[in-house]
Amino acid sequence: MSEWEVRMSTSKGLPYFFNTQTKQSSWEAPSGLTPEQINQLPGAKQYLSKEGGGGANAGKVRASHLLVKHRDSRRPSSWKENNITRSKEEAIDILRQYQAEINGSPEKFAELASIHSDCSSHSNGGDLGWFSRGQMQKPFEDAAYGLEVGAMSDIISTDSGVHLVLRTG
Ligand SMILES: O=C(N[C@H](Cc1nc2ccccc2[nH]1)C(=O)O)c1cc2ccccc2s1
Repeated sequence: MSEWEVRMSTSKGLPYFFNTQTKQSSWEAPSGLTPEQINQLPGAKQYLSKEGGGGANAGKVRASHLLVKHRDSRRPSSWKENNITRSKEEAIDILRQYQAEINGSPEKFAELASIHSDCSSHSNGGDLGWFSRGQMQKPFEDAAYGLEVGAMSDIISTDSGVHLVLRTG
């Protein structure tokens, strides 16, 4: 038990378990450890607790998103398209296709967000960084805070358009 610790995968933005003796790593907590034991592991407070532990990101979450804007969006233009005229229904249909292609893969999510997202965060695979409650539009905040790390939302709608959200921290 003492040889295990929790680390953060920078490529996936997800915590993982590392055995300092065997050098083995695993996304899943080592079997045989109780939740209490897991929470005592080095790195657990910082990386495992639901909202960023007691560190600088306490109470914050990290998320990426794929945004498809439509003609009723607050700002119906983006890096991709100067004047966005698709309807909200068309935007939802488009996002459903991306959702199916992503099929739960964080890597695929980042790839499609970088190509298709109507948000300037596309250049960083859709990553919005860490944020606290009160910073993002409420439907987006509620979706992000309602997800476990590594989980994706269904399609949500804000004044900016329709989104898929991936919680990464
Ligand atoms: O509001 C932004 N971009 C808007 C679109 C948009 N609207 C959003 C609403 C909620 C969460 C993210 C959102 N992105 C735009 O480009 O018209 C942000 C871009 C970025 C980029 C990096 C980090 C945070 C942000 S927030």
